[in-house]
Order: sequence, then structure tokens, then C-alpha cells
Amino acid sequence: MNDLNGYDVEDLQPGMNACFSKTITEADIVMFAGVSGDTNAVHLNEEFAATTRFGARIAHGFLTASVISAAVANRLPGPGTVYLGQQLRFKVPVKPGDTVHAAVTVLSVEVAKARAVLSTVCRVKDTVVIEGEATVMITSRAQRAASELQAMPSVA
Ligand SMILES: C/C=C/C(=O)SCCNC(=O)CCNC(=O)[C@H](O)C(C)(C)COP(=O)(O)OP(=O)(O)OC[C@H]1O[C@@H](n2cnc3c(N)ncnc32)[C@H](O)[C@@H]1OP(=O)(O)O
Repeated sequence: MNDLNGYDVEDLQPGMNACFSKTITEADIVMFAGVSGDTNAVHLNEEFAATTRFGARIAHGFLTASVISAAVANRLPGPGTVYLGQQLRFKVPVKPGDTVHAAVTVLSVEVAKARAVLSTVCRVKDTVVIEGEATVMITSRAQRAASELQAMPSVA
């Protein structure tokens, strides 16, 4: 664990898993449109959305995907983790009011590079709405020790 209670890369093992859940509210969709600038009518305009194959407004895909980011940042590997990549497949639309459960599972760990690959799956009830994989950089005890050594004043 690092100072912020995130796992160090040395602590990670394939198969470790964690979940973070969040309900995607109307307010989230409106605020995400504002924050991102993505004002796509399929998210905001009920009349337009009713004419689409979804029949009603749906959440931004990247809003739903952000629950994965929360799972990675808050749960596993936790605080200090840095995203290197995230693959996403949007399988089923998420509607306002749906609760998204983001499950992350460690697939592989590369201790020397302080990297890991995680399976990232979002479900609403039992339905998979997003699946993909994340590549992340993780804090490392070895790197912390090396930096602390470098910071020490040298004795002549
Ligand atoms: C600009 C930003 C906008 C947004 O954020 S929109 C919000 C995020 N997106 C979503 O919520 C979409 C969620 N996904 C869905 O609702 C469904 O998924 C679709 C409506 C897209 C497709 O459903 P169906 O018609 O039942 O698809 P099928 O019969 O399973 O597949 C038809 C072809 O489409 C490919 N496909 C389906 N989903 C995906 C995907 N997520 N990524 C890549 N390809 C996909 C399949 O493979 C197949 O292709 P082949 O005909 O060649 O076999």
C-alpha cells in the first residue's frame, strides 16, 4: 500500500478484483454535457431520442465509462494509479436512473515496469453494458525506495 492506501504494484496478483457502483442520474447527464461539451441530442433531447432505436434518452458512453475510472482510482489498484489506456465496447445503452456496477479484475502484472492490465466490466443489474480492458501504471515500493535514496544528501 502507498501513503494514500492504494496498492503498490508489488501487492497485485492476477485475479484480485473490486467493484464501484454509481447511479447515473438526470443531473449527471446534464452536468456531463456541460463539463465535456458533448450536447448530443440522444442524451439531452427527449423528442429526438424518442425517434431513435433506443426510444428514450441514454447516458453518454464516456459518463458510464467514468465509473470504471472511479473503480480503478478508488478501489483497485486505488489512489495513485495512472491510466495508460482503456479499451471500451458499449454493448447496451444506460438510461437515466440506472445503477452501474463497474467491476475491475487484475489480468496481468508487470512489476519491473509498474504496470498492470485489468478487465473492466460495467453491469446494470445482470446485463453487461460495457466491457473492455485498462492498462494502468501503479505506485511501486521499489521506485519509492530508489527516489528516497536519490533524495538523501551524499556523505563525502
Ligand atoms: C458520440 C457519443 C455517443 C454516445 O456516447 S452513445 C452512448 C454509448 N453507446 C451506447 O450506449 C450503445 C450501446 N450499444 C447498443 O445499444 C448495441 O450494441 C447496438 C445498438 C450498438 C447494436 O445492437 P444490435 O443491433 O443488437 O447489435 P448486434 O446484432 O449484436 O451486432 C450488430 C453488429 O454490430 C457489431 N457491434 C455491436 N455492438 C458493438 C460494439 N459495442 N462494438 C463494436 N461492434 C459492435 C456486432 O459485432 C455486429 O457486427 P457484425 O454484423 O459484423 O457481426
